[in-house]
Amino acid sequence: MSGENQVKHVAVVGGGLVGSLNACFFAKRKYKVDLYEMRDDIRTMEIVKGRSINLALSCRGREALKHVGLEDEVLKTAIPMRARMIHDLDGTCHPIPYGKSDQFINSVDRRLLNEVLLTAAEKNPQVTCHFNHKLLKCDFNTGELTFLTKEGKEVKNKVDLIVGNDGAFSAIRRQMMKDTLLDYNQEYIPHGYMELTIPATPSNDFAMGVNYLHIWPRNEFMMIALPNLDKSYTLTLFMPFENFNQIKTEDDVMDFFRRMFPDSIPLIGEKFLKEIYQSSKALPMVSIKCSPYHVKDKVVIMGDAAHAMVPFYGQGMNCGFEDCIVLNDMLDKHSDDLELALKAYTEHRNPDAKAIVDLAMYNYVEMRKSVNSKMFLLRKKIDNMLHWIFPNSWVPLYTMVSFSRERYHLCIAKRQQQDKVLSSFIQVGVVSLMVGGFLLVRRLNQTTDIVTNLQGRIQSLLDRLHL
Ligand SMILES: Cc1cc2nc3c(=O)[nH]c(=O)nc-3n(C[C@H](O)[C@H](O)[C@H](O)COP(=O)(O)OP(=O)(O)OC[C@H]3O[C@@H](n4cnc5c(N)ncnc54)[C@H](O)[C@@H]3O)c2cc1C
Ligand SMILES: Cc1cnn(-c2ccc(OCc3ccccc3)c(C(=O)O)c2)c1-c1ccc(Cl)c(F)c1
Repeated sequence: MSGENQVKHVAVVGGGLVGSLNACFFAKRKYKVDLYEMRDDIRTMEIVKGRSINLALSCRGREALKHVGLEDEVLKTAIPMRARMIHDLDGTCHPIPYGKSDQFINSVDRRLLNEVLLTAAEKNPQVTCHFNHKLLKCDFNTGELTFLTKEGKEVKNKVDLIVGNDGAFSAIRRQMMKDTLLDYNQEYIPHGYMELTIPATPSNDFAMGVNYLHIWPRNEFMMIALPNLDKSYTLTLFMPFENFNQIKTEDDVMDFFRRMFPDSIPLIGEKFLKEIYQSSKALPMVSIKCSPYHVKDKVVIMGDAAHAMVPFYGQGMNCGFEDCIVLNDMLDKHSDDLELALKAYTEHRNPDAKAIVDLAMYNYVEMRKSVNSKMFLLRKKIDNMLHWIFPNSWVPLYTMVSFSRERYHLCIAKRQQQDKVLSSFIQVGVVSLMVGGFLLVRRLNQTTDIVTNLQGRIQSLLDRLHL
């Protein structure tokens, strides 16, 4: 514990993506940092199970990495995805650019990213990493934490600030639910996800176009592929658990993929597809919103611990990384007065985090309800065309979310404003067409009257001339 002007002591609980980055942020503020992770040091582990192999890193996450001088290092091992590649049922592929040449998302290896962040945190003399330390409980008044080690020992520590970066099933958030007035909402969706792999070709090349986010939109079923450095792709299949459960045999797997994703079969390889599908398990996806994120001047939760979201916008990590920027800004603004900074953090971040959690769920519903490849293409082409015609007044929602640091809740507000303008524009257009049509018909009628009148006059002239 420290006095007013002494070095503040923070415990970051959770050495995943957000916790390891947060440790770098606090180290940059010259805090004493204890980073606690319940798993073993992933840098020493053979494989790290149960995590998406790669992720899409976009603007918000890059800005956070830049703040601690890690953006270039991470981008060195990232693969830019400059467009979506939409796969039709007949195997035809359609690229749709994300925008201008500097607007692309990045496929990054989750484990590599976590390792870079842990190594960067550990390099700071004021940071100590404690692996195999599982948080059991913490005291929100005294700042005391109790951990269980691999050897079954209980270890305690007392700090000025407890930061909960312990993920969607956070122990710290669970305790906040017990000990404080935490509003909490959680929703599991009926879909699960399973990761498969498209290996590199025998000539050790990518089996598909490399700088793309490959998407197979099939309404209820969706599949995506992000490229890896070893020239493989990580495929993520999103499907209702009830469908996963109906696919029991190798023949079931092949029938399903022949019906839904025929072009992917030669890429994955029939033998590999059968093996990996049978050995993999579909995992759940949960959406979590809560408020507030803090307790007095003692505790704050960030990342998935505060706002887990379904992965249909590719923003969970980007949002958690941006959390680190926002808290850092609030500590700057309030000169490290923890009580003021934490309160300001919740007030600023809560509406934005809830907005992106809702947006991700909206995408899930939207894509599942009405988006096959034709519809996906159409919507994106309309988006890009309107943006080309009205570059400053029509910005696609995906562009605002992925290629700007516009506050998430303002992205929605701006989109709603755009929709209003567009729908009134369409209404005006429709009305103009109707009025135009009416005037045209009236003009035609008038012309018809004139012609009829003329015909009458000519006929009477002819009569007089007895012709
Ligand atoms: C299929 C899928 C695809 C995704 N794709 C993307 C994407 O493309 N782009 C994107 O931005 N996001 C994506 N995400 C979301 C992203 O994975 C998460 O938002 C991100 O990992 C959250 O990081 P975190 O550090 O908050 O939590 P986590 O990554 O879950 O880390 C929490 C850490 O805390 C540790 N821990 C837990 N409990 C304790 C305890 N009691 N004591 C000590 N340590 C503890 C855990 O071991 C873990 O290391 C995806 C998620 C999924 C599931
Ligand atoms: C990992 C990652 C990074 N970004 N995105 C993403 C998300 C949504 C998108 O469009 C929404 C939309 C398209 C068509 C109609 C409505 C909404 C786009 C896009 O515009 O390319 C890209 C994903 C992703 C994650 C899961 C699935 Cl299932 C998926 F398809 C993509």
